Amino acid sequence: MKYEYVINSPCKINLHLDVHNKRRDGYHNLTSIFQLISLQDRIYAKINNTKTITIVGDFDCSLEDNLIYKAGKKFYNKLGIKEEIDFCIEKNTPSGGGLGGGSSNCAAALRLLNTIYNKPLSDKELFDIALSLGSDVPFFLGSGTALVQGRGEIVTPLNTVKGYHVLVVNPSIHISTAKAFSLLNDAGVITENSSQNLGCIKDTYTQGIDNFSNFKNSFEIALFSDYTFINDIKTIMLEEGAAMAALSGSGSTMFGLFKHKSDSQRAKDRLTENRQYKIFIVEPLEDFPATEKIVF
Ligand SMILES: C[C@](O)(CO)[C@H](O)COP(=O)(O)OP(=O)(O)OC[C@H]1O[C@@H](n2ccc(N)nc2=O)[C@H](O)[C@@H]1O
Ligand SMILES: Nc1ncnc2c1ncn2[C@@H]1O[C@H](COP(=O)(O)OP(=O)(O)OP(=O)(O)O)[C@@H](O)[C@H]1O
Repeated sequence: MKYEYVINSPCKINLHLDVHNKRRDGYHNLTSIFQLISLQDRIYAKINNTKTITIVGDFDCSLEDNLIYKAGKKFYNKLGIKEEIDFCIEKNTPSGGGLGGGSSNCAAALRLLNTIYNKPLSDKELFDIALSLGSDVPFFLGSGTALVQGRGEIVTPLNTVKGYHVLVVNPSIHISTAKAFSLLNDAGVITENSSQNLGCIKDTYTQGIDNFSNFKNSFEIALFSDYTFINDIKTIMLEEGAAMAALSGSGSTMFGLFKHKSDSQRAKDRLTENRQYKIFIVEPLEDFPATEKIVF
């Protein structure tokens, strides 16, 4: 099939992720720094005449549960027109690994549809659809680096720190986000949502993140004893010269930031000994890529 449009759908790492109180709506407040990375899926699309949304791709969920499908449904519903789109996804990112791959696909589909139809929905309307589909989705409608607060709905752009290579290691272990949050509550690692804590993180970031000592991931502390890979992978990354190594989101993917690509390559070589691990060396991205029209 010939597709007419394509958009890249990059995933994210959480440079910092501090989980606070559980809210009345059941979600937790967060203070997090999200960074887009060049590990990305590719979403192809073309308008059809079958009054449906179809998706071709390698997914572990049903069509109706696919966040791309849900995004399409809400978009067409808001426009008040019949659905008419075929999607094909080249999936390069590991699913369910704390990299927000599904959330990114969801936002990419919204961006793509809004471009195809000449921007009928405002930024606010896209944002509302995004938040209704997942806490991480609004971030993927914005810039490459952001301070993310609330349950994910308060997104403040930050400058992207340059000069690091990102080693991403997915150990092929699925940790459900809801389960990770409940383990975190059991472990008692919830911190106060204070302006002092926030100021500290903002200062660390804006003054140059060569000093990562204030950055952490609350899930890492909660999951540490049950999942030994966290310590194993982290140790190897730090031994090979990573400036920082941490869990992304609620896991199970780990990442390391390296000043020198050769160091990240050495860490990769050592970690490759474990055949279960999917390993990538990628770069931080400053912006979400735009939709492209495919020229034949
Ligand atoms: C932990 C992170 O990966 C950090 O990037 C995200 O906040 C998770 O975001 P997400 O995957 O988009 O999560 P959602 O699909 O909105 O929620 C899945 C489940 O995670 C829990 N959840 C999620 C986000 C949040 N701020 N508080 C929560 O308690 C809730 O139990 C929720 O039912
Ligand atoms: N387009 C999609 N791509 C991948 N997974 C999807 C998609 N739509 C729905 N899902 C479902 O969402 C689950 C989680 O996938 P995802 O890659 O977003 O996890 P994650 O990186 O842990 O997300 P987060 O960090 O947002 O919690 C998958 O196992 C899959 O069943």
